[in-house]
Amino acid sequence: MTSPTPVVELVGAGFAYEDGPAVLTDVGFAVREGRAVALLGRNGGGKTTLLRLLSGGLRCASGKLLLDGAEVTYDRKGLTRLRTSVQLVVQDPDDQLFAASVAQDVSFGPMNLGLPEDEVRLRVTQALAALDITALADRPTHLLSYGQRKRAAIAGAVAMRPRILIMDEPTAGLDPHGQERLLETLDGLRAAGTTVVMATHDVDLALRWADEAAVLSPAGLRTGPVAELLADEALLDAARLRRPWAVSVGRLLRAQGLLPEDAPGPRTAEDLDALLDRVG
Ligand SMILES: Nc1ncnc2c1ncn2[C@@H]1O[C@H](COP(=O)(O)OP(=O)(O)OP(=O)(O)O)[C@@H](O)[C@H]1O
Repeated sequence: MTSPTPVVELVGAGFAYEDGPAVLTDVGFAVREGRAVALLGRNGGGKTTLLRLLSGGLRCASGKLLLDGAEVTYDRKGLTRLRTSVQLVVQDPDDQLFAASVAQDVSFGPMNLGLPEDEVRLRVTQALAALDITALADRPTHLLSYGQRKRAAIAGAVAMRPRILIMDEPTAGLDPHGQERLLETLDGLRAAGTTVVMATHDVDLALRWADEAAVLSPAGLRTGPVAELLADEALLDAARLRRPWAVSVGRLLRAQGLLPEDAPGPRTAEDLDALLDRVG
């Protein structure tokens, strides 16, 4: 059973960069165990800022961050506790990778936790396998392709065995095959119990992959079932998001009487195929 207490939660969170305007005001955002959450919103809307607040890289100017219901303290002990539960993979892998080889980079977090050498080695082996980059273990990170660097950066977070893996636009810059491979990897991590939060501009991907959406617009953050939020035209407009193709197709099918008014629409191409097979 999933715990009713969120693993991490921002309560009434506000934030502004130095001398800048407010980026986030009175934001509430709860991440519960087992979910796949897509964070969407316009450029400059505050997605990265929100993810950094959630993972402790930035500190709320107002409001608070809770971990398992208790307020996070930003001292060494509090941040270590947070980071063993919540890991952020930043958008640009070059901001995250710095060690000479992939394996060294991936081992950095677990080593910093002071884990025994055997445990570090095991975690690195498993993280490299989960990201399908075992063959790259000894490669210098600067010689990797962009997609490989992305996977190496994610492996570094996975090696920390977080309960919540947060990723900032993980599919940006990946080719379609790379995107599919990443989604398969995320399926594997989720099956093993990891909660995943992903910022993305890709509404089709969000509808297909997530079960919950969090949409940032000038009116604030709205959270809810992904299919409901991404069919809300006013919200899509406010957040400058396009309507997912599957939502348009669902409407068309309803208008043609091929789908009952109250039936859920397709979310993926496979859903659509199955639906069309059924209606003959
Ligand atoms: N380090 C910083 N110093 C000052 N302002 C910043 C900094 N980082 C972001 N901002 C500003 O904060 C606002 C929110 O930026 P943020 O990166 O959180 O948005 P985003 O939704 O992730 O955008 P994008 O979709 O373009 O990645 C923007 O106006 C941005 O210019």
